Amino acid sequence: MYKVLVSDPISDLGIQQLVEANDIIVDKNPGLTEDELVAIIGDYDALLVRSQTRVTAKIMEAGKKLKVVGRAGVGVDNIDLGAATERGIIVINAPDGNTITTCEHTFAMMMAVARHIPQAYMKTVGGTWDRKSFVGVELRNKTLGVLGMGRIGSEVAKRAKAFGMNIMGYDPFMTEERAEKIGIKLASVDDIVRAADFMTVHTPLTPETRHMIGKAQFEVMKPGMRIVNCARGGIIDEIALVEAIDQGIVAGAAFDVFEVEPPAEDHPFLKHPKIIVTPHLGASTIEAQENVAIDVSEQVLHILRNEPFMNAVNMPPIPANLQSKLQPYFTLGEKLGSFIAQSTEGAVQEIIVSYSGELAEVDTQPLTRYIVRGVLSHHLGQEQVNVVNSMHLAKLRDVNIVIQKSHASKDFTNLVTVALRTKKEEHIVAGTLLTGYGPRIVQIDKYPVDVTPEGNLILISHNDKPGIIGRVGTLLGNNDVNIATMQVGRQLEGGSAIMVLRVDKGTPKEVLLQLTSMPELNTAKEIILP
Ligand SMILES: NC(=O)C1=CN([C@@H]2O[C@H](COP(=O)(O)OP(=O)(O)OC[C@H]3O[C@@H](n4cnc5c(N)ncnc54)[C@H](O)[C@@H]3O)[C@@H](O)[C@H]2O)C=CC1
Ligand SMILES: O=C(O)CCC(=O)C(=O)O
Repeated sequence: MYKVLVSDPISDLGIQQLVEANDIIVDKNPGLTEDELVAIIGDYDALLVRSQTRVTAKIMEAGKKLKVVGRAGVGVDNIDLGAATERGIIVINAPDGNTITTCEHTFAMMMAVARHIPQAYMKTVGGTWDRKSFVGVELRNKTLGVLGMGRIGSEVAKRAKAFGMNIMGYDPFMTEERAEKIGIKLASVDDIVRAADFMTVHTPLTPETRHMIGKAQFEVMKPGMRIVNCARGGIIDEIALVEAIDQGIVAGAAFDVFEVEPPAEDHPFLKHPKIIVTPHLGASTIEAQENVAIDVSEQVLHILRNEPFMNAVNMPPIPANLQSKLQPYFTLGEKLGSFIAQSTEGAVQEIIVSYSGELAEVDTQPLTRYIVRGVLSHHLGQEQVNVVNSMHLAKLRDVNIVIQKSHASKDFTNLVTVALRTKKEEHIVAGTLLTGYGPRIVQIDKYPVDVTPEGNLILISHNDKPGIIGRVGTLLGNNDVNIATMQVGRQLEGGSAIMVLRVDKGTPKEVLLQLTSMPELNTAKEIILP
């Protein structure tokens, strides 16, 4: 049974699939403090949050069983990603489910600031019929600057065109071709600031975007601009904005987000007649909350069940076409890593992975993570290492990872070779997927073999002498170790050779010692593959 803690208000319908899963127990416990979370998180395999819960390093440290933190929404700035990665906790978000809702909120804010709707409402319900103070402006024929042309920014631009606005957009990933295709003008921040009548920001908050609109931009801004922020507090410098409004540069602003949420009671936005605010409601519609909760619950289920998943924030995404190519190799890669770690003695210094055949033509980074996981988990424990933290843990331990690619693969469509160099020795294992047969180890050091990488194996290196196979069989039989399959590899008759035996259960240490005391036998190692 896996336990999932939901620590923010998340749509019931959205998490229904978790509640109904017979291998999952869901506890809903919103509004906990950090200390309260620390006290209980140790029981849980997954944590589901929106933006209120701050998932700190302390919480993750206490979450000994925690495998995944799911964010029902886009921004993950409430989650300590570094701490999650260090501990191998996968962080996923639901990037698509609230795009339209947030775009529509942006529009609501833009129209509200253009027509003073909140201010007019307050006066009207207060008993004053004032039609003079609230003369607004049209959107038609105005220029809208969109900073951040991702999911939400692009939808905003699309709708703004329908309102007859001219759009200037800035995004470091935006090309002239794409701008032309969606009918906007690609511009710099500076151009937008100088030319736009309305400006809306849709970037994440990063060191680069923090205060990207500040004093310097207000100084050159087109007078009368109206500004909307439904992305993240801090992209626009709040203090500089208030000054710019008071100086008559900015005509009005509409903010859904704040540098600190909730804002302090004396925050200058809250009493300013030209600033309208909402309490981070961008994603708050029934539809969006269902969408994001459904998306994130689905991925949490996949992760807990060890199935392929999407939308991990702390590891690079695997494109769908690549996922289908690489997925079959993940298990093989991890087994090769585990095999080589168990067969090589000494402190790991270097892992050299060679991809040949078709694999040499694709981005194999995701597969490398599995191989490194296989190597490290032998030393650090299966629970400690996963594909999120395997590369990070290797780096922390100064393990050098070398990737080699060769398009030619002599005997196989694809071949994955893993060499492990330690202070003491170096060994190699290579594997492939055989159509209709599954994963196979096809080479150990210089010896060609054909071994199914599973179960309890004994890897023996010996001198190729008549009778040795029989003597090994007899010794194991006398010790009640039953041999299921056996593979022998050698290069030259009478030279050095290896034997790989699959046995039905674990081999006691003293039996391995007895094997190595046989004169023709050099080493005998037990290798256990899941
Ligand atoms: N108010 C609310 O409730 C909600 C807020 N958001 C926030 O809205 C923002 C946008 O979300 P999405 O469109 O889904 O994200 P996205 O990832 O699709 O788009 C963000 C875009 O910003 C661009 N960008 C990054 N640095 C930039 C820079 N220095 N200058 C210009 N562009 C830059 C990126 O290239 C990307 O295209 C995020 O901050 C997200 O957290 C999202 C949903 C709800
Ligand atoms: O959960 C929420 O309502 C906040 C949404 C948000 O800011 C986001 O998805 O980035």
